[in-house]
Amino acid sequence: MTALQQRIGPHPDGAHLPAHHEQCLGCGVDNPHGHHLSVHREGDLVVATHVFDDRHVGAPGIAHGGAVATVLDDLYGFLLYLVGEPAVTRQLVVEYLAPVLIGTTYRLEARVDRREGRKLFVNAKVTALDGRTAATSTAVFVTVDAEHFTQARPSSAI
Ligand SMILES: CCCCCCCCCC(=O)SCCNC(=O)CCNC(=O)[C@H](O)C(C)(C)COP(=O)(O)OP(=O)(O)OC[C@H]1O[C@@H](n2cnc3c(N)ncnc32)[C@H](O)[C@@H]1OP(=O)(O)O
Repeated sequence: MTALQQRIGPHPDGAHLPAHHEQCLGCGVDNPHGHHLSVHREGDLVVATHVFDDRHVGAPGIAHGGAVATVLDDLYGFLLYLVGEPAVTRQLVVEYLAPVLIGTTYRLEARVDRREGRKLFVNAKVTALDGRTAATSTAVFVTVDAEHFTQARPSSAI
C-alpha cells in the first residue's frame, strides 16, 4: 500500500486526519511558512480550529485574503479522505464577509455538496467562536490518479 493510500483511509468519525505531507503549506508540520492546519472528521464534515498568526497578516491585525484562501483550499483537500480518492482544486471561490483577525480562534468546516463524475462540488465556512461567519467558500475539485502527484518530481511519492 502506498503512503497516499494509507493517508486516504478510511478514517472513522471523530478521527484526526493526517497531513497531506510534511511540507504541505496548509497542514505540513515541517513547513516553517505553513499554517499547520490540524483537521478532524465530524460526520460528513472536515473541521479545523485555527488561529492565523503574524506571518499571515495582510492589513494590520487582519489575515491576508490569500492566507484565508490557502487554508480553505487545504481544508478541502481533507475531504478526499472522506471521498476515498485523491482530488485537486480546479476552481476556488471565497466570499470575504468580515475581516479574519490575527490571533483569533476560528472554526473552519468543509463538506462535499455533490459529486458529478470526477467533479466534487464542495463548500466551506469560517466562523468566529461568537457564531459570526467571516468567510464562505465553494470549490470544484476533480479526482485524479496517483500519477498526478509525480508530474513535477517523477521519483517523489506522497
Ligand atoms: C494526498 C493528496 C494531496 C492533496 C493535496 C491537496 C492540497 C490542497 C488542494 C490543492 O492545493 S490542489 C493544487 C491546485 N490545483 C491544481 O494544481 C490542479 C491543476 N489542474 C489540473 O491538474 C487539471 O486541470 C485537473 C486535473 C484538475 C483537471 O484536468 P483533466 O484534464 O483531468 O480534466 P478536465 O479539464 O477534462 O476537467 C474535468 C471535468 O471538470 C469539469 N470542470 C472543469 N472546470 C470546472 C469548473 N470550474 N466548474 C465545473 N466543472 C468544471 C470539466 O468540464 C470536466 O467535466 P466532464 O468530466 O463532465 O467533462
